[in-house]
Amino acid sequence: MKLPEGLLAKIVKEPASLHGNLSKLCAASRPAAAAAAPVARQIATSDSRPFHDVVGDVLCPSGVRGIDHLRDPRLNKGLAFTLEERQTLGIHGLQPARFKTQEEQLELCKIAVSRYTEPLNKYLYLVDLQDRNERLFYRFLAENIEHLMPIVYTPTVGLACQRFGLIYRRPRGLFISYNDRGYVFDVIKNWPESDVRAICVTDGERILGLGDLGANGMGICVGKLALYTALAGIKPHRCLPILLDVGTNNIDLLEDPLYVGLRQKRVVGKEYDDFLDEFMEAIVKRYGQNTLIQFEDFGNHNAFRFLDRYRNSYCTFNDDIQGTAAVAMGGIYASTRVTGKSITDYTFLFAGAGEAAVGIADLVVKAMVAEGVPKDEARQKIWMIDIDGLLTTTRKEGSLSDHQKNYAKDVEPMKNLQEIVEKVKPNVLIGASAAAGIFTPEILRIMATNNERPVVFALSNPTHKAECTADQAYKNTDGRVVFSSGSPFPPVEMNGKTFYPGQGNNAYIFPGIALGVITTGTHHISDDMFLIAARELANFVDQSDLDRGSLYPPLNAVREVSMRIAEGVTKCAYDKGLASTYPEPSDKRKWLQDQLYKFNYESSMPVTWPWPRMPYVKTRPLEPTILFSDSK
Ligand SMILES: NC(=O)C1=CN([C@@H]2O[C@H](COP(=O)(O)OP(=O)(O)OC[C@H]3O[C@@H](n4cnc5c(N)ncnc54)[C@H](OP(=O)(O)O)[C@@H]3O)[C@@H](O)[C@H]2O)C=CC1
Ligand SMILES: CC(=O)C(=O)O
Ligand SMILES: [Mg+2]
Repeated sequence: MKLPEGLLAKIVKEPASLHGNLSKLCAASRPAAAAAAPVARQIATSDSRPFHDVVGDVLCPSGVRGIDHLRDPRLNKGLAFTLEERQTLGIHGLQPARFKTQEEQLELCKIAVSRYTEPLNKYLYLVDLQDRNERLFYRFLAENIEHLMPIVYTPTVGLACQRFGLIYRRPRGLFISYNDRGYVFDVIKNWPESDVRAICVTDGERILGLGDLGANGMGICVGKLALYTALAGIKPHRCLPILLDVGTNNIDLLEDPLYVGLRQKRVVGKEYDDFLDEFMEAIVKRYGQNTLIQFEDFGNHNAFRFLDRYRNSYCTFNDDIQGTAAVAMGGIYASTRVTGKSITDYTFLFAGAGEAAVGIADLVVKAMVAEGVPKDEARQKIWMIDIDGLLTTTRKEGSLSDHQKNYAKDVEPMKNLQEIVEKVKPNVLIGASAAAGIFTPEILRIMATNNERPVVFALSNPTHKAECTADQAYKNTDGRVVFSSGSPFPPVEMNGKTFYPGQGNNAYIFPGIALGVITTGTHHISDDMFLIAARELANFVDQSDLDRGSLYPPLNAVREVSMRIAEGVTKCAYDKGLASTYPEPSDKRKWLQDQLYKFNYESSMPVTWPWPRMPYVKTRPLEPTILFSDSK
């Protein structure tokens, strides 16, 4: 295991140069790259560690005053501090006399949340809890994911982003504005944690299906990373939400006195690209080469470009393109058990030809190719529309991206979705357009006429942007539809049967991918990992899920799904030489589990240890010291 001459010395001197040299390292020796990566992380963080009393999992007792145990959300246990802890830590008397277990506190949280009728107020309660008592917040979220995910995530998080200027209270995450260009590293240095492993970053240009929300988009990154911890047990201090504020083109926001971001139009072109490059380099410089950077809710034109530009030189993925692809593919695999067809039998029609749609289509093609279908043939089975209608080869030069061209058909242009459905006769209709209600009752009825079990996904978020509701889907197909939606819909009753539609949301995927990637120190995330994630997800769906009308496991099983995805990713990372954490663990599940966040309180008592017995206790009796001798 020998590094190329002088390379390690260069990396040690300039950690950021590992980035440029990684391919050389990989070519020279895979284990050598693996050995160098932790070195880079160590060096990158050592000179930039700020002083903080509680960093990561490490508590510096002499720097923490008694009352900090109540004020610091990472230390606070509320009334769960025991009498011994209260007295030892100097907080006795700062709280009422009552003692409560974490379980009793969880009951109180449930009562408190249920007293609010407005989802946004529930959201604010949870934000406050997160700021007050971190372990209680994450345990509450993790154990009540079915009820609370719609609050911390879609749909309520969308509303929270829209009202961000009104509800903004305390900082969570980093805001890096275009005014900071040239000094991005210095801004990142201000983040008090030195062991960040995963970043979720947005520039707020396409927040869910709500359009350009500028700096208000921070809420999405905060919500996604809350799910990293709740659904995959990734430690919160290892997660960093980042908002890149390059302005907004949303006129309403620019005129809104409550708007918290830069009051200017979006920076574009070379200036914007240079800013992104500086950001990526600064992350590597501060946190090391293998820091996971999840791109979230960027505008379409940038999302694909940045994925292509950074995927082979950074540890990055685009959740809207790749995470969504995996969750949809998981649902498609599972649907074959209901329709009795194979994925290679399906004809697909996508409403929308953006990040989500193209991402899913590309993974469907990969899945078909894995089953022996030639790539071109697979692409022919996939039809797509955007706002101008069917993607056809007759489109004006330059109007379709290279990604979209793969799905353009050599047919006459068509605009009307209903006519397109009649002509294409898809088995699977997938909406990722943010165009609410475009799956009309007529279109759903045509799907039901052409298919015994039509597959319909209305993936657009939040709820009011869905292409159709669950109710419309079941009612217009005699209950035969195999349906999923991006945001949750309530169960639908029909002819004495209750359907519980599943939530086709990338939340089933990204936490598990992230856990596998950061634990293995994967340096580049391959598309294979998303296909693996899709298969793991589909394999977890059992007959009872399908019987109740869902292509996905219940949300309270997502933690197990995340673990299986992480195991699959871990195996793939080692098999393909993408991992940099060595040696490879033999029991991968246990290895992953050992690194998870602990939701339960731990003792706050200062650690004591047996004082070592001093050597003089055991030594032979001292010889009388002869100070003066007159023996001579
Ligand atoms: N369930 C999930 O996990 C996920 C859901 N989504 C949701 O999917 C939606 C789209 O996201 P994304 O793909 O990133 O956005 P993009 O902006 O990249 O793509 C939107 C696409 O929809 C097309 N479109 C817009 N209006 C219509 C219409 N009336 N008829 C047909 N096509 C139309 C657009 O066409 P044009 O470009 O010509 O305007 C574009 O091709 C959002 O609501 C988002 O929340 C996204 C990621 C994950
Ligand atoms: C779920 C998600 O990532 C989106 O709607 O953008
Ligand atoms: Mg998204």
